[in-house]
Amino acid sequence: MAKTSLDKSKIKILLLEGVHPSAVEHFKANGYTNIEYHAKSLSEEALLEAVKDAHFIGIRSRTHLTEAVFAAASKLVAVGCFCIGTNQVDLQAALARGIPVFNAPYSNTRSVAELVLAEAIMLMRGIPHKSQVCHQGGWIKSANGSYEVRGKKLGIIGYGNIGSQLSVLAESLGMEVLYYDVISKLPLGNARQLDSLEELLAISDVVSLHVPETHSTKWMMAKAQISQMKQGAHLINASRGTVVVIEDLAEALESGHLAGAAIDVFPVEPRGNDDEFISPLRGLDNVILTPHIGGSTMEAQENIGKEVSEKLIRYSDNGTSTFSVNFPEVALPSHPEKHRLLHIHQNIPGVLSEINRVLSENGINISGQYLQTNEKVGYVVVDVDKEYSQQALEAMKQVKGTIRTRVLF
Ligand SMILES: NC(=O)C1=CN([C@@H]2O[C@H](COP(=O)(O)OP(=O)(O)OC[C@H]3O[C@@H](n4cnc5c(N)ncnc54)[C@H](O)[C@@H]3O)[C@@H](O)[C@H]2O)C=CC1
Ligand SMILES: O=C(O)CCC(=O)C(=O)O
Repeated sequence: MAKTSLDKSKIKILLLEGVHPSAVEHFKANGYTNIEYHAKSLSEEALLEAVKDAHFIGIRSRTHLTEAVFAAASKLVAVGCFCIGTNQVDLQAALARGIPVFNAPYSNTRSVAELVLAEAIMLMRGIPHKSQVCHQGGWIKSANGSYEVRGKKLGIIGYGNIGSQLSVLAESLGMEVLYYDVISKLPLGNARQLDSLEELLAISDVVSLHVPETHSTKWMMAKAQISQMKQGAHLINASRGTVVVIEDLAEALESGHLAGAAIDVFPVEPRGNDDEFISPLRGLDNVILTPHIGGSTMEAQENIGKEVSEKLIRYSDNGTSTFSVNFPEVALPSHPEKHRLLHIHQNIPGVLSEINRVLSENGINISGQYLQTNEKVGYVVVDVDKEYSQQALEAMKQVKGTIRTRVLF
């Protein structure tokens, strides 16, 4: 089993929001036994306390890792987002402290695409309302306002991993797929990229959002955009709650401008399953409301648990940082019979030559060296003969611009 700088039993892994047990199993199988597991997210105060002695933190979409949280987490080595979105993490605050953030960019994409397609069908058939009426003892056996999705236009905003899978699934049902993206994307099947959001909104029968939360997507569907949608169209949002102005959507649904909506994500979401869900969409019978479960299937969660824990373990055991979303990516071989020195520094000129100078002056024999930088941070990994590692580490710590160092025995 690979060795780390600390005895593995002393490395604290803090897992929040009920990440799948596959992650816990994977950590344990790799010697990490000090695991603090929480089934839901913590209050701000409890989070600040719990991160104090954590070396690794695993979260989902609910926990916000802010500057204040990073400032309190003085031992933190890396963060794992057991989901796709990383908007809940202050990535720059993490980077400034030399902390890589990892996520699972693919594992739940199919689950979201399947749910959205099912919702498109349910909405086009007016099922939310009909189902509620049945539950109350009523009976609306009528074709009025019910349509097949075949031949209808699906407008996808954000043609990434989820949007493009949805595109393929929807075409298999005979839908005509149009999409809008800020970058040119290869269309799959017969889908067509449109040049403007306005055009997509004006002609789509169903509009589905699959963008990340960024400055450009924040409140991108507000009153003006919703009113550009076709009379009687449907809106689906399983991306982020800040993409749609929920009050404006509620108004369009109440007025009958939109025939229906399916919403999985909300500007404010309950912290856990025991907290009340509050939204202006509650009680609207043409709306499918789901509790941010687009990616919550057994298949997706199990795979995410394995994928993200594996990335954290690899970084802890071996220093490999590939697929980090904020950190220079270095893929490293194993280091048998060597000690591995990890040096994270500000990306300023001369750091590498300074590292090499101090190592050479300390009589250290370098057997392998790896470097990667991004705009702000550099990551140098040096494999050295065992007996010199402590001396080498001390020398490297003195180099100007050093953010943090670690040694893997
Ligand atoms: N409801 C749920 O449980 C889940 C929600 N998500 C959300 O879905 C989002 C999308 O996921 P993926 O498809 O995997 O991401 P992705 O990164 O593969 O695709 C996002 C696409 O949006 C495009 N985009 C960015 N800004 C845009 C803008 N202003 N206008 C139009 N297009 C824009 C990008 O160019 C990219 O093609 C995630 O960022 C996450 O927030 C992801 C998984 C589960
Ligand atoms: O499963 C979750 O908690 C969040 C899913 C999600 O929104 C994501 O993967 O970005």
